[in-house]
Amino acid sequence: MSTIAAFYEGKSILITGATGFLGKVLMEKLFRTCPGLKVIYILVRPKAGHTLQQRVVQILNSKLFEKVKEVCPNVHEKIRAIKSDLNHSDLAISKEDMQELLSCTDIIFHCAATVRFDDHLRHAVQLNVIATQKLLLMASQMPKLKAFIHLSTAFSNCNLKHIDEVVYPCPVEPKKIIDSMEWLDDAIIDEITPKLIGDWPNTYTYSKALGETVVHQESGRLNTAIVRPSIVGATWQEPFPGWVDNTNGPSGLIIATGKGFLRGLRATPMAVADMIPVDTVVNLTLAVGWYTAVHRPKSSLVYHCTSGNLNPCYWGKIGFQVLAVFEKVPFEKAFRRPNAGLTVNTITSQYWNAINHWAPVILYDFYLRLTGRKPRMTKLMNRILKMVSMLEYFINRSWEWSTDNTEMLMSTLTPEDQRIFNFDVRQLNWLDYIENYVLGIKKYLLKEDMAGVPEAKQHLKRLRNIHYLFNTALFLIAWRLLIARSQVARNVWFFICPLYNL
Ligand SMILES: CCCCCCCCCCCCCCCCCCCCCC(=O)SCCNC(=O)CCNC(=O)[C@H](O)C(C)(C)COP(=O)(O)OP(=O)(O)OC[C@H]1O[C@@H](n2cnc3c(N)ncnc32)[C@H](O)[C@@H]1OP(=O)(O)O
Ligand SMILES: NC(=O)C1=CN([C@@H]2O[C@H](COP(=O)(O)OP(=O)(O)OC[C@H]3O[C@@H](n4cnc5c(N)ncnc54)[C@H](OP(=O)(O)O)[C@@H]3O)[C@@H](O)[C@H]2O)C=CC1
Repeated sequence: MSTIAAFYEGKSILITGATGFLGKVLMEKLFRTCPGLKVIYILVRPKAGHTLQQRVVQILNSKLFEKVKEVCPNVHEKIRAIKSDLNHSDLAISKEDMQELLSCTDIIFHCAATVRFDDHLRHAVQLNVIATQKLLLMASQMPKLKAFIHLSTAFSNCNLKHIDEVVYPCPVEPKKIIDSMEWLDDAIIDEITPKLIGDWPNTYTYSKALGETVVHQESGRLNTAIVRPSIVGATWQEPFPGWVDNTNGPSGLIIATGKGFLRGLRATPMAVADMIPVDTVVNLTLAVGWYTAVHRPKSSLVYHCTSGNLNPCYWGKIGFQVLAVFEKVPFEKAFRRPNAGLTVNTITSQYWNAINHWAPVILYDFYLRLTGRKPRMTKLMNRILKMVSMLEYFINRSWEWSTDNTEMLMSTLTPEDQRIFNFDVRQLNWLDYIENYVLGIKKYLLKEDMAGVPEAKQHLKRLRNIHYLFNTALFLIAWRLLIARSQVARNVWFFICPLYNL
């Protein structure tokens, strides 16, 4: 039997962020490969009018959990949703629930976070730093606790070029930042945010760096480890390829390109696209949980879950493959034909924005207005270009992450565990992965049926014809104007016309 699966037998596991992209895949893998585990506690808040139970049922009824239900039919009994809001000063956990968590928990996987790049610093610190601190405090009161695994990001030190598997000191002590958040008002925080975050590109990466420091500071008292994934993408293999359920990271840009809105990006084609499949991150995280609990390393270890140094891929190659998949399997009801380019030139990118992004949506909104409908395209384009501007930082640079701890862990696993909890990204074929990723976005995120592909292709043909018609009309208008104004153009025209009559 797998050593790692055997370790999780009979264990009570606490997961935060279990309703998120990564948390769901983590839960799925645990239930599927370690059905002997005792219980998974998940900290959940009611959201969008759904109670905790409704949220859990929704997750368990999703396609992602289909295999789990076969392997672990009593999965409903093994999952225990605990009401909690990590924004709350005491995490809003009831006394009875807290008692149960404190006395039963064996392992904690802390995945919850705000991953928005534009979050207000107060909120980012509240969730990514203060809530982490509160959880660590809780963890320190758990007599059975064997390991606290913290999910961070490989970009928590993106202000550096080469990043080792260590926690780097923050320019300002997290405690000072936390204290200042208590008495500064929002307007002042807004004003000092650029100075505080310094050469970090956003409040997300900055607050994740602070979060790591608070984990590191507790590592003398607790058995902790930090996992740092890079850009997390759809599943590679498990439970099936291509599963994804949110528009973060590459997914949003792929949708915007496939639907024909995004026609160009300011991106460096030869910059390393350090993506990592979500199931790879989960496999490493579970292996880290086992290793930290069983081997109890002398110091707290950081594990990079990145692809760039072992199996690099580049944004240019990814862009071409994404477009190639759209040729075969287009998204439905595209606004324009998917056709995008990458440029490092700011002027070209601004030209593309004007001609390829703004002009068509302004024209279309004008048409909607004329036909008595509500214009909506400019708003959508605003959102897309805002998303692009936030992601540009990450698609125009390359980083080097050392992976010594991750490789050490890989070599410690038995061959069976290396297979079941595979996080060897060298085996990944990028072209196949990207193809499945795009198809996954179509099926699981956009909920488009593959039966609709012929109609989607037909729609693209119509768009192409409209495009040709529009360009011809534009050319003729320009030509007429030129003829009216220029003698040379008139001479050329009269020279060509007799040739037609020959
Ligand atoms: C050669 C050819 C070329 C071809 C080109 C081919 C293309 C392929 C190339 C691929 C290059 C990839 C580069 C990736 C780099 C990733 C780097 C990550 C690094 C860090 C990794 C981490 O460590 S960290 C996790 C990542 N963290 C995020 O990645 C959060 C970002 N994000 C936000 O910070 C907020 O999102 C932000 C943006 C403020 C907006 O904020 P905002 O308020 O304007 O809008 P919201 O996001 O709130 O979205 C409001 C509603 O719009 C929905 N929606 C949003 N986008 C949508 C969409 N595109 N299509 C449909 N629907 C969409 C959404 O689902 C909501 O729907 P609902 O309301 O129903 O929930
Ligand atoms: N996705 C990526 O590309 C990367 C992610 N990471 C890290 O991985 C971890 C998971 O990310 P991911 O799954 O993508 O993020 P998601 O945004 O999909 O999930 C975030 C989770 O945190 C929960 N959460 C947020 N606020 C609260 C709150 N106040 N109280 C309780 N729970 C809350 C969310 O719950 P709810 O459903 O209620 O909103 C959700 O379950 C994060 O720590 C992130 O920093 C690291 C690198 C890249």
